[in-house]
Amino acid sequence: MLVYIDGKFFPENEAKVSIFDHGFLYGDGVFEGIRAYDGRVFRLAEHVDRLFDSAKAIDLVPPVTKEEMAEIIKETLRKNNLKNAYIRPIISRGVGSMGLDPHRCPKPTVVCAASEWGAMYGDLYETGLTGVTVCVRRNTPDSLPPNIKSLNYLNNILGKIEANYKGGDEAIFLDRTGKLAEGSGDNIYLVKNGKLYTPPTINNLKGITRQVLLELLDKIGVPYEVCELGLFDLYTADEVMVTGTAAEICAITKIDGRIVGDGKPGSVYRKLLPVFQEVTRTEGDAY
Ligand SMILES: Cc1ncc(COP(=O)(O)O)c(CNc2cccc(C(=O)O)c2)c1O
Repeated sequence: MLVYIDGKFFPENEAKVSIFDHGFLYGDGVFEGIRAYDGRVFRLAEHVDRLFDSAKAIDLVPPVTKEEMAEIIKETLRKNNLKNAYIRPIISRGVGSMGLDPHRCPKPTVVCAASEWGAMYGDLYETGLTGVTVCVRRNTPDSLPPNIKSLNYLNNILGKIEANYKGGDEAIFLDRTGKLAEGSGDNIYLVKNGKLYTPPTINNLKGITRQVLLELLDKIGVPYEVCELGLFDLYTADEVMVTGTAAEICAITKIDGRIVGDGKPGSVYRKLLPVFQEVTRTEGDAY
């Protein structure tokens, strides 16, 4: 695999950044997770916009324009001859002396890697995931806003560690007030009496797949509401599902030992999946 680093492509075994890069030293940087389907990058502009919003939120001025970033992403896919891929663009604060002041870093680092990527959860799309709520709370908006897709994923990873030892496929986070937030790497939705519900994005990442799903609901005639939700809503839902660029759309059929609905992916999920697959396989920027 060839990896882009600051204007050049390197074989993956030579793709190195300095240990004095503050992205490595302090997690001081931002990233995106993007997919390409059949030679088209899905929602490229939206991902680049979010990457630049995340950078703005941490007062990091990217050394490339949005157009240049989009071209780097497409060039990385072309160089690796990838048609179906997961793409990881990263912009870090860059190399600087020890000490966390960003002023120590004169120039941000830009990286882009991509690899062949299929279905994240394999055959669990058929059976549904097992979700477990975790004690770790999602970052609060006034500490490290969950809307920033930063290189600081330890909050998410701590939840994932807890889900692993509890035997869950996915961690379900509440926020510090006990309201439903999201999964470790995906947004979450409930269905009750034919209507879909999802939390506002104050306590979760503004998911691009979430945006696609909400657009598709209008298409398939399923009403939805963005509102605060809690454990009771989670435990009494007829359906639960998660979305993310990596996860795509996946049902959760068991939560904290409780069977969701009849224990199988529900009717709204089954209506959504084919239209989501249609959109991801027909839209996008060719490269
Ligand atoms: C915390 C979080 N919430 C929601 C999403 C879904 O957002 P999009 O619909 O825009 O992708 C994400 C993104 N999901 C994500 C990002 C990076 C890596 C992995 C992984 O599982 O390796 C997952 C995420 O990291």
